[in-house]
Amino acid sequence: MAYEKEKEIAIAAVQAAATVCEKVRAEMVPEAIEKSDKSPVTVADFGAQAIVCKMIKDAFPNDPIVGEEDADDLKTPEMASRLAQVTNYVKVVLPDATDEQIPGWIDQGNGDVSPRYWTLDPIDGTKGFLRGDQYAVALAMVEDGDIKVGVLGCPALKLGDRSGILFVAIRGGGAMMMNMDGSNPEKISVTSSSDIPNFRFVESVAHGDQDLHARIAQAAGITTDSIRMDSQAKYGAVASGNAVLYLRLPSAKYPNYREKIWDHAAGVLVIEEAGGKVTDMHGKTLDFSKEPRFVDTQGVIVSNGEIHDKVLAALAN
Ligand SMILES: Nc1ncnc2c1ncn2[C@@H]1O[C@H](COP(=O)(O)O)[C@@H](OP(=O)(O)O)[C@H]1O
Ligand SMILES: [Mg+2]
Ligand SMILES: [Mg+2]
Ligand SMILES: [Mg+2]
Repeated sequence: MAYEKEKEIAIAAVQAAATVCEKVRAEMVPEAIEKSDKSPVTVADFGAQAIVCKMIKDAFPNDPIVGEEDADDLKTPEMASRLAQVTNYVKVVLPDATDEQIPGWIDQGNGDVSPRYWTLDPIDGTKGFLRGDQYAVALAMVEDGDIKVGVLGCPALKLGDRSGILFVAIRGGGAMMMNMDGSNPEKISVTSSSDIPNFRFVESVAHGDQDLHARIAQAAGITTDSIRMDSQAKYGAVASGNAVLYLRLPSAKYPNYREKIWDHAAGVLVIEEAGGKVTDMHGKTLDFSKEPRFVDTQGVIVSNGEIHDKVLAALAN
């Protein structure tokens, strides 16, 4: 099948990063370091980005990586002990790593959107990670604006008998979910709107306009309360048929917020290959060919496909 090597390396990289994130959560109370935009980052975000960038660059040296984090905040002398913590955790999966190498590995994620590139969110849902809730390691490869490979590691996600779920999609090859170690793979697809127990919607804990979400979901016929969940685990919930809709509409506090490509790329492919649909709030396709932030679209609507037009119509009113 196409993109076999990309798939294999992406899975290995996400698994390695997720192992480290889980270890950080098990061994310490991860501390939030404040970034210049006031959002949090942790030792685990840095470690996960270092690991994934290193593994992707070893296999595909010419592919740029557009990652969320950069190492500037780790390079100052005051941060030496923090850097040492990052290195120690990276060593769990890459035993030869040194303090000198880590910032460079992280900064390999400072690439540009290009004809072929990878985009990485080392921890999507850092707030969820800090709270002990959901988070995801999200990695995707994009060619000519089209997402070809998407891997979403959700170590804390429980669905049915599974605990810790890896979602993997290849363009044209369908979407799968499996245990974090790759065992017990299963093809997934979105569910129909007549599946009453799963006719429900998911939304972020921290972001988006929850009042508007409730009104729009109701207009689309969903009468139950939302499930609130951090990270792209929400895409996994819809792709595996555990919900029919994920709403992410700009909140009144940040009406002009532009979504970032790494918060969506892997999830979008998983949904599309599971038979669902993703657009912005006006029905426009998300454009992965331009900038790290979507310039032409606002908000994100993810659905089983069946109810998509109804949701867009409700939003247009
Ligand atoms: N005002 C805002 N509106 C929508 N998303 C926002 C936002 N501010 C930050 N985000 C993004 O929301 C992501 C988390 O999504 P969710 O709330 O669904 O868990 C964050 O990813 P990180 O946690 O990787 O920084 C961040 O990029
Ligand atoms: Mg962040
Ligand atoms: Mg994110
Ligand atoms: Mg992140």
